[in-house]
Amino acid sequence: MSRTLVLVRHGQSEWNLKNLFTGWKDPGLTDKGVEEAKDAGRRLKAGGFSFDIAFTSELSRAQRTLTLMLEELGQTGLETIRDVALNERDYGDLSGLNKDDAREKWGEEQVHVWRRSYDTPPPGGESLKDTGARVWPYYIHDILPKVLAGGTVLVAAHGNSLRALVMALDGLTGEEIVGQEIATGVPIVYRLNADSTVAEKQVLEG
Ligand SMILES: O=C(O)[C@@H](CO)OP(=O)(O)O
Repeated sequence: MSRTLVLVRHGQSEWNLKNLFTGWKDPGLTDKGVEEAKDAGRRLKAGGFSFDIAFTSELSRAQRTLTLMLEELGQTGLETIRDVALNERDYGDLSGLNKDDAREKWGEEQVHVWRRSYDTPPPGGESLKDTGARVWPYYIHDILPKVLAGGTVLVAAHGNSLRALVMALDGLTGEEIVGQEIATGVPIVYRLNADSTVAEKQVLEG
């Protein structure tokens, strides 16, 4: 019984590099992002991982990251399910703006609250709570059953959709999640108990 869930945030995107709020916009990976994705795949391969199914978002940076990981793993034909539920948090009116320009306009603290707080949405966008309200049910109904059936499941998604998932899996509070960052291309491995609680968590850092 593997009951293993592996979460990977996409590699660096063009807009990560340009320091722009991205959300549901769809930039591709940078060369560095491609390398991060391949590296994540190599690390998983070195760890002996072989996946039964993969899940990703409707955004190309996560899909490409998944493809590159699967190439490294020798699993290019793996069954993959794409769903909008795993998309990045919608950044609303901030999408496409430069993060430093936003700090100048609205102040450091306000921008930090929009970026990292649990329940304050950016103007016209989703809070982490809103994001969790679509990520968590999707996890429960679509991803978790594959894990509990004994599978090894790979999820390639985004900084904030994964923060929402990690918050629930790790049992973090709205205050604790503020300090939680998800690094690009670093696999987070959860082994689950039969009752779906977390038995073990391991971060595969380089
Ligand atoms: O711009 C975004 O969509 C996200 C992830 O890159 O940024 P932040 O770090 O502000 O959550």
